[in-house]
Amino acid sequence: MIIDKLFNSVKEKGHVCVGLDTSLDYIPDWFKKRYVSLEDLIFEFNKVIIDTTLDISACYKVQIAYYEAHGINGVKAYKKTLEYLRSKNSIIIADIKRGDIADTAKMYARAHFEGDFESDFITINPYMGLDSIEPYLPYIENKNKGIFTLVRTSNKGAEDIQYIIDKNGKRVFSIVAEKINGISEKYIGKSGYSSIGAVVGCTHIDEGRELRERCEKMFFLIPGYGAQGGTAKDVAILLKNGNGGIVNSSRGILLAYKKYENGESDFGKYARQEVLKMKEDILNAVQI
Ligand SMILES: O=C(O)c1cc(=O)[nH]c(=O)n1[C@@H]1O[C@H](COP(=O)(O)O)[C@@H](O)[C@H]1O
Repeated sequence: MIIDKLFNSVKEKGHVCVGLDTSLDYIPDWFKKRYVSLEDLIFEFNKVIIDTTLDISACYKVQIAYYEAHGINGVKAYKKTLEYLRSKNSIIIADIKRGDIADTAKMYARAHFEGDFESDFITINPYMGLDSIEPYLPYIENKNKGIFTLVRTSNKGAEDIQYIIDKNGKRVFSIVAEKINGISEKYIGKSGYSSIGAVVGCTHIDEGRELRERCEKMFFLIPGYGAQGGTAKDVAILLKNGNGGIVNSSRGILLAYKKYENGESDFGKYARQEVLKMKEDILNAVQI
């Protein structure tokens, strides 16, 4: 199962998931001048980041909005980025946060688990209901694919809906976790984890503790590290025996070069430094 590949990748390379949220604003001017087409510019920037971080990153999360925003040329850069990652045998999480139902969801599954935009995992928003998950299950069962479903997100607004308490005193995110956990149990790999994982931000420690205990076999995609304020100590709570989760950082890695004088001249080197720092930071926190 694909989750076993991710588990082994974490074991071998550490917990870092590089977020390719490639905004044009993040690309240094000298690099922009080298490319005429937007497709080449975005892809070549990503290629530098991938080449300099590949051996120390568990996987890559490509946030589709940053590509869709540029229309057809952005989407071509998205496709090229996925193809390049695949050629390097790297694990791809397509951050598409889809959440529709029935035949529409089947089309999303086909769009992102096959063909031009094929990826290994996709992010799903389950708040429309469990029938929004079902169309992805055949791919998980038969095609070595996986999903990460939003459970407890990292943003401030998570509290607006995910924290609403039902008549039994349970919070919405907790109910969602329970339901997804139930489905996930049918798709457990050799690693002991399910190919249905959960997105759990590292910005709220107490809820993290509860979720880690209750969703024992769910692998966590953990956003919120770095730019959003989450620390390695917060992340460690969401891991289990040193594995069980990947930690995403997007701006923290792509913009690492800004912390250094003339850093833009070698943005790949600083991205690598940041990944190494993050990887060690998390490994140290896990060992405490
Ligand atoms: O699903 C996600 O990846 C996600 C969930 C969440 O709760 N919070 C969150 O920030 N994300 C994504 O994680 C990335 C965070 O980026 P940085 O804050 O720049 O590291 C973005 O691509 C967000 O869309």
